[in-house]
Amino acid sequence: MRTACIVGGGVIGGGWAARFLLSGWNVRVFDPDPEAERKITAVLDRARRTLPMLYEVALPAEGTLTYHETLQEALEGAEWVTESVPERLDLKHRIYAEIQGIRPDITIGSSTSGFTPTELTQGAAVPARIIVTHPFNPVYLLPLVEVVGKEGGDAKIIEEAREVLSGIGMYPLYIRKEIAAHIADRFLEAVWREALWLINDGIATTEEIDNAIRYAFGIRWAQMGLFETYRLGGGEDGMRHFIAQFGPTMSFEWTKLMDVPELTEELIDTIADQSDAQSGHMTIDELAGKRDGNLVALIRALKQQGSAAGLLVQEHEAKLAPQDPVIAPEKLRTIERVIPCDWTDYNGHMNESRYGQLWSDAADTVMRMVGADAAYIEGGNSYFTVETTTRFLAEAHAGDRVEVRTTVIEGAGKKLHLFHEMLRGEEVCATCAQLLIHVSLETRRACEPQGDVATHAAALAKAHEGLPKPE
Ligand SMILES: NC(=O)C1=CN([C@@H]2O[C@H](COP(=O)(O)OP(=O)(O)OC[C@H]3O[C@@H](n4cnc5c(N)ncnc54)[C@H](O)[C@@H]3O)[C@@H](O)[C@H]2O)C=CC1
Ligand SMILES: C[N+](C)(C)CC(=O)CC(=O)[O-]
Repeated sequence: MRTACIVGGGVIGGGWAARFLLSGWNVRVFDPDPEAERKITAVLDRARRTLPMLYEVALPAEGTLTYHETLQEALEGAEWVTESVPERLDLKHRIYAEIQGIRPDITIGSSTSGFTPTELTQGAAVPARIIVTHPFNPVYLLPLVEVVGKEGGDAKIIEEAREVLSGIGMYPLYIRKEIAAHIADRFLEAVWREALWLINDGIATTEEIDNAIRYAFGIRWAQMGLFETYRLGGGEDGMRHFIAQFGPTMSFEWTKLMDVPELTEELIDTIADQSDAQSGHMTIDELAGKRDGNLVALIRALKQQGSAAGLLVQEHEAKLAPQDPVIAPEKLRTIERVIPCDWTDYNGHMNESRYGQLWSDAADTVMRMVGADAAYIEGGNSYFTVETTTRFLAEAHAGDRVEVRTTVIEGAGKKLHLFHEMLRGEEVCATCAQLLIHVSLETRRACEPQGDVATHAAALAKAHEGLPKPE
């Protein structure tokens, strides 16, 4: 198992620890704060609940999380270091000197929001091994990580970093030329400055600004970003028309950008009081839980569309998908997954419609096993479900890890008769008897299965003959 060392376990380091751990890495933490373990546990609890919800398959088995008294101990056996100490250059320099005194061979990815690699590597023993890997909060759900090394650095080190980061489900965005605050934080900084002005000048409150973002451009940016969105803003003539129309506005007073309002006590009080009035009815933990649920639902919706962050999850999921089971005289483990929050309803449990999805996915696994896969379907044959009977035996909830075990009752000829049991641990929460009929996709009528599919389906039913039959 691979091992990451996390130096600094606050908001961001905790998120990194969770991301690595839930991707099957061992994680060794060094953070002198006596409260670090408690804080990381809180982040980890949220991550454990939500990250698996993005996937239709189970994540790898968790690695082991350990806390260490010294940096030297935390580095033992590590192949990757993530540095997430406060945004202070002197502190980061001291940490790098200590790490490189012990492990000059290891790459250190810094979470720095704004320092360039040139600044980070001043005085370093091995500058090429210190690179920026800037993530976004919450690190365990948001995939972007900006990657940049010092100009003239080692391309192999950057390539290895990209491999590590994409392996934990992230999107490493390589920045070809270093610049303060990288790419995304330059936008965030511009928006933040503008927002401070709007409050300072009494134009809008914190809540009104948040509404301006979340009811329009925020949600638009999440799926198409800036340029594709504005291309559409140009109508049928696209970007050229957009620039022709809105180019001149750049000379208008539409933004203050570099003109920064002074953060006086009065302005800080105004912002903090408005923020309390807007969100103070929720604890930080409740607000973070709400954010995470929303992010899961948004990313899952984008996944359904094969877009943006949803597409990334799809691609990562394809690499995580388990091997289909083989024909054997045991129940088949056809599904292993977590119940996502968008599968639950007003009764606070998994909605009945989602059981249909689960049984359908389980049947897809059996179809692939017998050879009725994408190529077979492309060739004009498939199975249609003609009947399902579900029994709901125990409530299932968002975050529950479940599996489906399937018995093949009948497989010879046109009929594929399955019996699925959805289990949470050893508890059977629901069962489904499902009858599928082999069809020609040309005539849309029942027909005998072709070639290996006929033999495999029959062999599977035969192998399951000895298994207990459902009532
Ligand atoms: N908070 C945010 O939204 C984001 C922050 N970042 C960057 O991540 C880094 C960390 O920021 P946060 O997690 O927000 O800060 P934080 O204040 O939440 O956590 C910093 C942690 O570092 C620990 N620490 C302090 N000195 C240390 C040392 N000598 N050795 C090991 N640990 C030490 C602290 O005890 C604390 O737990 C910064 O460089 C920041 O710019 C990046 C993306 C977003
Ligand atoms: C405010 N910030 C500069 C620390 C923000 C980031 O670096 C990224 C984020 O998650 O917003």
